[in-house]
Amino acid sequence: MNVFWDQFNIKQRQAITAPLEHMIINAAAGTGKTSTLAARIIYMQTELDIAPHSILAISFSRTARVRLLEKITEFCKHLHTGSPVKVFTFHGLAFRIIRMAITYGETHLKPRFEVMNTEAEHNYIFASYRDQLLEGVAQNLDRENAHIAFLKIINELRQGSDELEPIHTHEELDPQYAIEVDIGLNMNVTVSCKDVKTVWRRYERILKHNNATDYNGLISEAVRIMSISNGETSNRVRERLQAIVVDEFQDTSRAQNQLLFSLAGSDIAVNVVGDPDQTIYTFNGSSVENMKKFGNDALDTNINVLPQIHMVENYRSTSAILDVANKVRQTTDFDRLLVVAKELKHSKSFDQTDNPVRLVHAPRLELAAEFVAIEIQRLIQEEGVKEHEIAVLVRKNSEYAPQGTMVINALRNTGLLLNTNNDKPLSSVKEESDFMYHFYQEPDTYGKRIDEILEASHEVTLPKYLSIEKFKSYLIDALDSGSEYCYEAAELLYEHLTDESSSADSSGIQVRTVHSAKGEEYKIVFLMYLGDRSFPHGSRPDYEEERRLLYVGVTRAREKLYILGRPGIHQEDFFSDCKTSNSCLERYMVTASSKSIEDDTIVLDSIEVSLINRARAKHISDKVAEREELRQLFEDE
Ligand SMILES: Nc1ncnc2c1ncn2[C@@H]1O[C@H](COP(=O)(O)OP(=O)(O)OP(=O)(O)O)[C@@H](O)[C@H]1O
Repeated sequence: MNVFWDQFNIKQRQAITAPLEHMIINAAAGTGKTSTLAARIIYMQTELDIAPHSILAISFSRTARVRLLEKITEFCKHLHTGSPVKVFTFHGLAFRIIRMAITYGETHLKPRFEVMNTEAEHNYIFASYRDQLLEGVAQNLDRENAHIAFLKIINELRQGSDELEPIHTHEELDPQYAIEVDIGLNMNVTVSCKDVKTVWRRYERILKHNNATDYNGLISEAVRIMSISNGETSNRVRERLQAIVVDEFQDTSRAQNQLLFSLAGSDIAVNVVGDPDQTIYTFNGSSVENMKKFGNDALDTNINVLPQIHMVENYRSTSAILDVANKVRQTTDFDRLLVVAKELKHSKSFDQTDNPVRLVHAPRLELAAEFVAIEIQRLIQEEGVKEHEIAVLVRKNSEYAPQGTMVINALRNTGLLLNTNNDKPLSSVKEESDFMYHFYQEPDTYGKRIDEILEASHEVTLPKYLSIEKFKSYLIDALDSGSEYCYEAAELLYEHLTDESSSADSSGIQVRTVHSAKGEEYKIVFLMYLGDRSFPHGSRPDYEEERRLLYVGVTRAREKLYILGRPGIHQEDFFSDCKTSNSCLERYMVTASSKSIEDDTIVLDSIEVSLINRARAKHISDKVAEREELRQLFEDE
């Protein structure tokens, strides 16, 4: 047993073996937050005698949930003791609380209530109500803009922010102020709180009429339910609970933080771990204030707050990668630099001194994508790297910023094995999941055991697109992930349907956004596309958030990091910011499709300024190479 704890460093051990009190671990990227949290959960069970069902873990996304459970399971196997615990996302937890409150008559929502997750769903339901919602308010605004503005304000007020505590219902809003909100496309509009109050009241009424809530409304309603004094739901939820642990705490909103402490009440210990430098969802309400105010928020409870624990020893990346991370990291109130952990072990073939971070200046996105494809091919063929060890992380993949799509297309041309969401027939998967979600929630099935349904699966009427085999495989998956009853499967599926990060499947080359790669690590990372409007993204970027996103991207790499882009001119120059003494600058200006003489001339011109180009396309026309040799000959003379 002792040997097991010995694998952790002093700070990690301090966190793992702390007494059962409130604790905040403020730890930088790759310092072992997930491992420490998993070990802490096992320690609570084995040394502090806390039953697994008395520990509740909360993680930020479904992927993070899977990672935490994997780590716990790995440690349990190693120790031959301890068990996995329930891990929820905040929204999944709120969903469960509301479900319970329905049983006790402590919410206006009824069984099978709808949660509007997407903007499309939202617009669909509200299109017919818009006039009613906006009647007589903000007459100076176009109706479409007014609609966006009011809903955005209501959302932001419920989430809370660094400056403002959450406001959960229209009744709490003071009508004497005005609020300014950014509604996109460089437009800010100001509306009076009196109007917000009116629209919000109508909005609540419409939702109630439809037996629906929206995504953030889930949290607000759960906070309200947990605050009912001596409420049956809160008593039931807190029953037997002794500890709540939270991963990725830096990305919780003020409202989620409120839910956390209302859940904890006065005598349940809260242990949180987070990295303020990785706060990347402020647009969605995450507030780093939660980390700063942890001690304060815990003051009203009967439990002591332990001194904050800091971790900076990084077990993931090489010093060259950490140099870049430390350079791009902005100074926050939590000042610290990442250091390489002494015990860091890399693969046998890896030589640290020979592996600087490669900054590849590709003037256009297409060139960057081409470089990535060619270099990946080389890594696999010449260095024996496996496809699943490589990730291409893009800032954005949309119609206007098709960074992922370009890389995927370039990679497809090489015939390499890919792992992207785009590779899955998303619509049919969504259709099936939606069916299962509603099936689990049917009044007749909701309280039933999944294994009973499995046995009688031939009796279930299925839609055309879902075969009996597939239906059974959904049920088996639900059983495998720890659900016993249909309502538990519904909760898990709900998290799955609302999770924007991609699946935890780790085969093939990963092409994903930096946001969705949070918490993950890869041997080799290509990060792109740095440059004006691209990364930092948009015409009026939130530079601090973008910089944190860059930091998250950089710190996903273990052994090799390629950063692709071009120097910024009109915006902060993230590309040049990545230069360190341990990074090498290259230019990639050769396109493999440059075949005509005219193009060759352009290519030659670019080679003139090219510094290194190790990954040059094999199929660049021989003519270009010949002419380059000739030109160099002349130069030498
Ligand atoms: N004491 C340790 N000794 C050796 N390896 C460790 C130790 N602690 C953590 N690691 C390894 O370091 C890597 C990073 O750990 P982990 O993913 O838990 O970090 P993290 O702090 O959650 O990272 P991030 O915030 O960047 O997602 C993992 O590969 C993990 O196995």
